[in-house]
Amino acid sequence: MSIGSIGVIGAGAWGTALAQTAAAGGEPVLLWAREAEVVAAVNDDHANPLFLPGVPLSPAIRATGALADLSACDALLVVTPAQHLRGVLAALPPGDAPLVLCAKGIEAGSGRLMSEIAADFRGDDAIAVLSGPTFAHEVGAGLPTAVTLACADESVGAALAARLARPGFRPYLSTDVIGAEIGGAVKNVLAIACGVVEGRGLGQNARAALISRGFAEMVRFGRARGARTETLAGLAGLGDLVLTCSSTSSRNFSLGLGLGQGRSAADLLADRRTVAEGAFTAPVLHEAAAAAGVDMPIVAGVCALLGGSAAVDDVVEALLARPLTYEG
Ligand SMILES: NC(=O)C1=CN([C@@H]2O[C@H](COP(=O)(O)OP(=O)(O)OC[C@H]3O[C@@H](n4cnc5c(N)ncnc54)[C@H](O)[C@@H]3O)[C@@H](O)[C@H]2O)C=CC1
Ligand SMILES: O=C(CO)COP(=O)(O)O
Repeated sequence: MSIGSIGVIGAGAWGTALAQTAAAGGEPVLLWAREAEVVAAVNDDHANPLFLPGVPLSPAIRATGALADLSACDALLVVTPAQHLRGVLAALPPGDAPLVLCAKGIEAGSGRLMSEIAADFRGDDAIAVLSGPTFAHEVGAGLPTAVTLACADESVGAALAARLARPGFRPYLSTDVIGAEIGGAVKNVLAIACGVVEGRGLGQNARAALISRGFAEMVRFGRARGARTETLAGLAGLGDLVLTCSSTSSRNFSLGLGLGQGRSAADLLADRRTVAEGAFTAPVLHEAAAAAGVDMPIVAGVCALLGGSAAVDDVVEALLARPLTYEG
């Protein structure tokens, strides 16, 4: 199987950076943007100042506002925020091009992972997940980046990896679709927690403890949903956790920073154009964990902070006062 033309659905920071990567060899890429001003800026100025400022885009990227235009593409990278995935897939004309799911989140209400939503529109062998430590502005600038590319069908996964790989963009293959997406969804919530630690001035020991114990929560939840530990310990889990738990370039970390400084979630989330997925994922992850009998105290703490039902110091005190136990 060989994949030529690529369509990208969603022209936020990440969709635009992925379009830029896919077009790096001069191959045409069609980018669907929801905003007419983004379509115009990409086509007229080869730029997306709204979502990925400062990155001159390849002229091989053409933008469209019509999802139907993507019908002829060999593969579609789906890069809308998680809560909009279902709506966008439902609006796509029917087809069998593989879907590469790039959003990091869990659907509110249904508790479904992205691949579980996509299963309503494609067979398992045409669903892939691309995830890992990937700040869009760094990928847009061509800085070295590695990702997990997971697909149950190894030949489809290999064809996608061959098409998307660049000297500075290195996909590692996996067949663990669920593991790749749980890593990305859970790390966003943990990045909020690490931002709180920073904002409240709790120190670097606390942040390292939170990354380790947060990773333990990710593994417990992932295994309950059928993920492999090795996937969660890889780029899509631990790799992305380390990235977003240590940088204000992360929107989720920055949201936590504000919470730690005493601002309310409502204030911090008001009028945002960009997405902090962890804020949507936290409550649904908390519910899903409870339903599966998985203990996720850090995730529960983030939920309480986002919902305004607890203060930072109370959440920290409660986490530290948990009964002493074995690490493993
Ligand atoms: N920005 C990054 O560095 C990375 C982002 N991601 C993930 O990619 C996904 C997209 O994030 P970004 O590109 O950063 O978004 P963004 O925050 O840059 O932009 C928001 C996006 O949401 C879209 N949007 C808003 N309302 C919508 C609706 N009703 N229907 C469809 N789309 C709508 C906008 O058109 C825009 O594309 C998220 O799940 C994020 O976690 C993954 C890796 C890196
Ligand atoms: O997922 C990301 C990097 O891998 C981007 O993180 P934020 O959404 O927190 O900015």
